[in-house]
Amino acid sequence: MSTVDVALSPIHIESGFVHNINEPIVIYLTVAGSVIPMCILESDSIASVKLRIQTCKGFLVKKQKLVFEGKELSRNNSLVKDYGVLSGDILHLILRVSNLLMITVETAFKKEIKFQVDRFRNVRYLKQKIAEEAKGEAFINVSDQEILCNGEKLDDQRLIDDICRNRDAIVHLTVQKPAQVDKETNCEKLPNVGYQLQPVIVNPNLKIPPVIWDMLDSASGGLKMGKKPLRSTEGTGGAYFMQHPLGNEIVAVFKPIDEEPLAVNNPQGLPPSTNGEGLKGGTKVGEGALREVAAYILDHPLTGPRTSNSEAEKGFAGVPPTIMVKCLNPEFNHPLGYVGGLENIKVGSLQMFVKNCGSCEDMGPRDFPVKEVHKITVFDIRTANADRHAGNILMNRDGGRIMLTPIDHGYCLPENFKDCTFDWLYWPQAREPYSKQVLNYINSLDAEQDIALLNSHGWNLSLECARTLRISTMLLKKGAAKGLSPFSIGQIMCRVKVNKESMIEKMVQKAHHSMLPGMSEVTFLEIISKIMDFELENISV
Ligand SMILES: Nc1ncnc2c1ncn2[C@@H]1O[C@H](COP(=O)(O)OP(=O)(O)OP(=O)(O)O)[C@@H](O)[C@H]1O
Repeated sequence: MSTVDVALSPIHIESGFVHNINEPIVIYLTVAGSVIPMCILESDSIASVKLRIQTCKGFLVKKQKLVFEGKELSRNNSLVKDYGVLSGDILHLILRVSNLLMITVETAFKKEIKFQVDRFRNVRYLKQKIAEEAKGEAFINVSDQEILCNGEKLDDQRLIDDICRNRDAIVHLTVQKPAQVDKETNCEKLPNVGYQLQPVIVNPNLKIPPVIWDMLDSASGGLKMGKKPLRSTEGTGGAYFMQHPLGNEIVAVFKPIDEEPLAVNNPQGLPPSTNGEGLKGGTKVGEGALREVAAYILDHPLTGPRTSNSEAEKGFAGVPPTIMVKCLNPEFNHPLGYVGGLENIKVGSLQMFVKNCGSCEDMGPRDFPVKEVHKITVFDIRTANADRHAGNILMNRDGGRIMLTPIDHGYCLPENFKDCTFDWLYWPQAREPYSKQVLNYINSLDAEQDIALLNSHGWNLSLECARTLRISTMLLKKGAAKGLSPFSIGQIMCRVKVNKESMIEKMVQKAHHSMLPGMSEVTFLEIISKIMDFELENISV
């Protein structure tokens, strides 16, 4: 660094020391069990640190998640110093590894074909790919193919992931014409693994909707048939894909509470939380599954909260059906060993698997229909979602139309608004006004009814979480009634910089300062309502 650089760089004077935030500092990155020292500047943004990691280590920026002292460094435009990272500190790097595997197929004629296959496709799908790729070869028909891996003949239903013990390895397969086999003696023996999957029922008066029973039946049937839960390579917590009894599709995603980020049995190696707080401010470790289930319960259909007549109806935002379950299986993370007893039973959320062609992270937002984006904005504002990044919105195509499905709601309804983040804020659709239909839906929302509904399902919201739901619903309703776009309302809830409070946080603080000892929650909400009206006056439509 030249003298001129030093003269121009910002300085902090603390107790006589001149602290230059443009001096390099060394931090340590832990990733997959190894520690990598790295030179950065305190004045670097999180985005530029991620870019450095990409340049030095080859991990794509959008696949990186950085965690420091139990908190995710999620705001890319904030600076390293804003998060309080100092020289010698340890940052945990979590990689969101793709589910795609490179497969190398070696044919009987020594021809090699390489292609990428989703690890959750089965061998039959692989045969179809080979038939497409190897036109003109003798094994063009799927039925003519026999695939061997390390000398073992692979059953059509077998998952690619199951074959690839070493998760990111290139797999060599041999394709040959099938020998005549005696079907009687060639039956596959089912592996003898323990299985058990049951819903957690807290209120026997509430009926489990048929759509959830179907999911439970399929996932439980899969376990009985020896189809192993497959741990997702993505995500900061343990998430397991539960297979259909035929092993040809995924039916649900199970997230055990003891494997959540910062929980004791987290399989990603994140150190356990020291104060019980989760990865996002205002959440607790071990409550992610409750929040996942709450998200489904609160996602009312357009006609209003589900009743016994409308229990199968899809929610307005389309949160996949989710329920709390108990499950026993050796494939889950059991660091203390697996004996198949009560101590190995895991409790967590089971969510219906939604077929998709990727997430919103995989393409620019331009072509997303306004209606699809708006339904998610309503849900996120209402629940003050602290984890709405584009990777948590699955994408699908119905004909030419793009459909969006929101997932991963383990950080909704936090106790405060500190970590609210909405990736959609910067999408063009968020600047469009809500339609009449959406406005009617927003108008029908009732936070008190929602709190009572969660209570009936066994989640007695803490005063702070209930307050979040009340204030968020209030803001959504007032903002929408005033004709504000999702962008204008969302902006009130999100911090622009990590250390700069959002408008909603300032409103809450102001209301706290106006409170006198002994005043009730109702009075607090009346005060907030008045402050909100005043602040919204100054926001133009
Ligand atoms: N209901 C679902 N249907 C289809 N895929 C799902 C569903 N829920 C989760 N997934 C997929 O499972 C994987 C792990 O999910 P999880 O939500 O834990 O990951 P994540 O979004 O990467 O998490 P995090 O934001 O904590 O890093 C992701 O690839 C996600 O797309």
